[in-house]
Amino acid sequence: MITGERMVAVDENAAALGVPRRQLMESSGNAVARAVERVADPGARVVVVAGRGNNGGDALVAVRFLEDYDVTTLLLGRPEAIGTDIARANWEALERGEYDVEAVTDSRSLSLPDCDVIVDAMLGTGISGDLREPAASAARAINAADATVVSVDVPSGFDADAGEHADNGVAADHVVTFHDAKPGLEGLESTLEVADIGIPAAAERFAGPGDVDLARPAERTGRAFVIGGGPYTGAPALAAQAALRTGMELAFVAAPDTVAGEIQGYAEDLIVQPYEGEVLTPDQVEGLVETAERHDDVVVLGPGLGTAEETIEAARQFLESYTGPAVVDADALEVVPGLETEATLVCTPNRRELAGMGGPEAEDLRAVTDEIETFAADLGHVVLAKGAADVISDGETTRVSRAGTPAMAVGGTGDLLSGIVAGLLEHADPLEAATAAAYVNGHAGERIARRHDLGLVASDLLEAIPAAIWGGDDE
Ligand SMILES: NC(=O)C1=CN([C@@H]2O[C@H](COP(=O)(O)OP(=O)(O)OC[C@H]3O[C@@H](n4cnc5c(N)ncnc54)[C@H](O)[C@@H]3O)[C@@H](O)[C@H]2O)[C@H](O)CC1
Ligand SMILES: [K+]
Repeated sequence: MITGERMVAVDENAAALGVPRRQLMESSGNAVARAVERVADPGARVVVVAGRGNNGGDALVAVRFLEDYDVTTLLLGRPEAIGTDIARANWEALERGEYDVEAVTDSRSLSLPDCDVIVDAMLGTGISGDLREPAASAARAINAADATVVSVDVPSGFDADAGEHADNGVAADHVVTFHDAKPGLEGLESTLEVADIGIPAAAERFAGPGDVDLARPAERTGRAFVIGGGPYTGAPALAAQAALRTGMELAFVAAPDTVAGEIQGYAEDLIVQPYEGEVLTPDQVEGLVETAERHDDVVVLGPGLGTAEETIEAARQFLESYTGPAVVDADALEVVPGLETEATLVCTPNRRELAGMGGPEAEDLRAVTDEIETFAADLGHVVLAKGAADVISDGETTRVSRAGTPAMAVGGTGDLLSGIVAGLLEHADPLEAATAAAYVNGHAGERIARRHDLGLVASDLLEAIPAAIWGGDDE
């Protein structure tokens, strides 16, 4: 089962793996043609009703595989308004090939010729809201026709994210959906075929640009509250700056007053809030929870906290009473197993910390992805296990991020990652945010390693995070 928006991400990942959308469209179109062959004999009259997006594009491909049928293709709109290159290329192939094609520019003039089969390719996963004109009129005509209706990917009007069908949507007899079922499709009256269109399993397994698309912030928003520092001062500063570089509007750092000035000294952009003492202690917890609950959207607990017994106890008490989302990193991780909380936590252990939490031990985390999935399920939170490859799991779905470079095995890159996770948690579900964050961090490292190779330092990556999320040139 996959939602429409995840399908778009998988498409994008497939393209990055070298399987371009046009190739997927060719496979989709071929699957549609085979579905028509199953419901009608050669020579039968087929009318293709194509929209201006890739859903229409799939059917324009199908036409080329239906040479033994009497096919008329109606494009709803002007050819110049076709929304994607790959759909337009397939329209032009039909025009040049002198297929029977017609652009319907006035939906009032739409009259469907008598036919045996109608291919409904007006709208797929690109729909937003109920059917608008001209699709609405076309859907009425399709539903009124005495023909077998084969819908491409989803019946037009079906929302593949919400799993609901528009009241004025097409009533399909058969649906040929691609790659995986979409939620709610089984509940429709129509038969459902899930056609394999050659998307590599890796496009779902490995983090890719499609995952960044899903988690990319579209506005500057969110406040991070980094609770860190004490023995170490660089870690909380890196995590907080990374959160800002990921699009958050403010980043606060709560740290002992003995080091607060030092942390503020690293970056004007941070707002450092000192508390009494030299390390985090239980008597700070109530105030920190109250601040976090009232002012902040996400907490990053752990960078640089150190392992003093009272600090670990304070981290436990914080997580027992804080109810908002948090990224838990470094020395705070050990308190998560067995923790009673409803809060959304993303844990970012390295290999040693993962084993310390009771997770699997392994040189290469890719050898223990099932064990990490089981561990995440038992833990009840998302685990982003950091290694040469990162393994991300919520206990049901497990992803792998291969982005990054050996040069990133330097102190501080994990602190950055915790800040990036915090920034993306605002914009995607925890598994998606953690997967995208791992990919962004690795991608930023790759960009910097092109200049500094094994000499890169974590703070270099800060400037490359925006380019890894929004594109653009950080060179
Ligand atoms: N991996 C795959 O699953 C593949 C899927 N393919 C096909 O691509 C479509 C999705 O294509 P997309 O271009 O994103 O959108 P649509 O074709 O569904 O429609 C967009 C088009 O429709 C207009 N529109 C949006 N909402 C409405 C509305 N309520 N009423 C009327 N018109 C509307 C909008 O303006 C756009 O122009 C997917 O379903 C598959 O069929 C790929 O071809 C291959 C891989
Ligand atoms: K459709």
